[in-house]
This record gives sequence, C-alpha cells and structure tokens, in this order.
Amino acid sequence: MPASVASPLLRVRDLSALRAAVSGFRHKGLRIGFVPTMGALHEGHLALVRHAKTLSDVVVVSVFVNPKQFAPHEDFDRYPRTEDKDAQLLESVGADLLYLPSVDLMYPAVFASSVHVEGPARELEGTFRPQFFDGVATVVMKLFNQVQPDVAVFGEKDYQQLQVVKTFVRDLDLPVNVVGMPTVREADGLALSSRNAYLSTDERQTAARLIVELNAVAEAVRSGGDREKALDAAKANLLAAGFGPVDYVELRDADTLAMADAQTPNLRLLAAAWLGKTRLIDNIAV
Ligand SMILES: Nc1ncnc2c1ncn2[C@@H]1O[C@H](COP(=O)(O)OP(=O)(O)OP(=O)(O)O)[C@@H](O)[C@H]1O
Ligand SMILES: CC(C)(CO)[C@@H](O)C(=O)[O-]
Ligand code: BAL
Repeated sequence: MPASVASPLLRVRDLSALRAAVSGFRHKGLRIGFVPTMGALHEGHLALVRHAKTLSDVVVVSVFVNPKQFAPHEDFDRYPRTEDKDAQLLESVGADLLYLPSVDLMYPAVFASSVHVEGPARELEGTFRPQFFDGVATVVMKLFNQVQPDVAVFGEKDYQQLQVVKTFVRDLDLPVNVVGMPTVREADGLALSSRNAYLSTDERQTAARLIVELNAVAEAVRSGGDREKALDAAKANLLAAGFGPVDYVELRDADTLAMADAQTPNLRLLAAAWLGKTRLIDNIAV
C-alpha cells in the first residue's frame, strides 16, 4: 500500500477541521496536491491521485456533487454517491485527506457570488449545459481557497473543463499549478466515467462506438481528408449505432477551443452524445 503522510485517510467534513489540517501540512513545509471530484470513484480518478502524489507531499481529494453545475432537469439527485467505497479506494492509493463538504457548507442560505469564464467556456458544453461552467468555476474557486493546493490535477476526459480552470487560474492570478492527465479508458476504448454506471448492458456495448468514430475522424484529418465530410460521417454513424441526439462532434483549437481552420496548429476533437438517458462526452488530440 503506498505510504501516505496522514495514514490512515482522514475524512473531513467541516471547514475549520480542513483549515487546521491544511495549516498543519503547511507548518511542516509539505507541498499540497489536490484532486477535486464528484465521487463514485474509478480508475480514472485514481490515476489523478497517483499523479498528484508524484507532484506533492500530501494529497487532498474532495468529493462534492455540486448542485450549481447541474440544471434542474439533469441528474443531480440520481448521481451515484458511494462514500465508503470511495474512501477505501483512496486509502489504497495513499491519498491523505478526503474532504466531504455538505451543500450547506459550500452554499449557505446567503450566497451571492459566482465565477464566470468566457473564452473556452462559451461553446460546446457551454451551449448544451449553460449553467455548467459557472457552477464548476465557482465551486473549484471555493475548493482552491479552502484547500490552498500547490498543484491540482484534472482529467483530460473533461477537456473543456480543464481549459476553463486553467483560464480562470491564469486570469485571476491564483497560486496553483493546474495539471492535466490523459483519459483512462476501458479495454474497448470507452472513457471511464462515473455516469457509465447508468448504461444498460446493450448501451455499454454501443458506448465504445464514440471513441471509434472520434479515431476515424482524427485519422481522416491527419491524412488530409475532407474535415466536414468526416465530421458528418461520424455523427451519422453514431446516430445509426443508436446514439441520439448527438450534441456535437467538433474540431477545435486545442488551447483556446476556438473554431479550428486549416491553419490551426494543434487540434482537439471533442464530442458529446446521448445514449438512452446517459450523456457521454469524449475528446482526443488530432
Ligand atoms: N477516464 C478518466 N480519465 C482521467 N480523468 C478522469 C476520467 N474520468 C474523470 N476524470 C477526471 O476526474 C475528475 C473528477 O471527475 P468526476 O468526478 O466528474 O468524474 P467523471 O467520471 O468525469 O464523472 P461524470 O460521469 O460525472 O462525468 C475530473 O478532473 C475528471 O476529468
Ligand atoms: C471539477 C469538479 C469536481 C467540480 O465540481 C467536477 O466538475 C468534476 O468532477 O469534474
Ligand atoms: N465530469 C464533469 C462533471 C459533470 O459532468 O457534471
């Protein structure tokens, strides 16, 4: 079992206990790594924790299903909550502190602020989940202020979210190094995601088609094929396989997420599509 500084895993629910632990770490000169999550942890999350351990002396993981990033019709109520299993997994990879704030702690009755990001937040997920990035940026800002990490690790599975966090950290001069980690996938290529638990057996089989279609577009673009035709074919193939609606399959500038053209040096291909009642997202470098 990997060594952790504060073994066994500390579970902390209130802010004064978190602040006491953080100032204890700082007092000892320890570098704090942070992995924010919504729980229902899987190997993708654990890869972030393992990486955070290589970049810091203590690793704090938060589990908070953040109501501000869900629209009223979305899955906030049914989002999986598996605290004890999450704690066991975190202990197995040597995390030091599990922070479990309540909704009331994060958003007391009197709460009037929001962090709003333009630029990379504007389209893609921003179009289909208009509340999403204000909710994410606000909660991540609060978590950064509470945990005061030196380094925070986010997954590329949520590539646009990673760019949004990097943007407000840069714009608002936050003293934290934001690091991205490649997407961890199942053997058939499906990106691990807590929401995969919603998929039926048949849907789970179909779900792997998303990365197959993204790889086909990337291959077509790399070999100089017609981009629009490749994107249209991917959308049509996804619909034929049983996805629908397909919210987007788009090529973007990998850094700014602006629309890509033939001159864009680094391309990212991003997609979101519904499979039954589950919305899947994925992306790859091109
Ligand atoms: N397959 C993965 N590989 C790498 N990082 C991941 C993966 N899945 C999630 N993460 C990262 O873990 C962090 C917490 O994500 P979150 O708790 O929302 O998990 P999730 O599996 O993405 O859940 P959801 O199904 O709600 O999208 C984010 O930085 C996210 O990008
Ligand atoms: C970053 C995050 C923990 C903010 O709630 C969430 O959006 C997630 O789990 O990716
Ligand atoms: N993984 C990003 C969190 C969300 O979709 O709400």
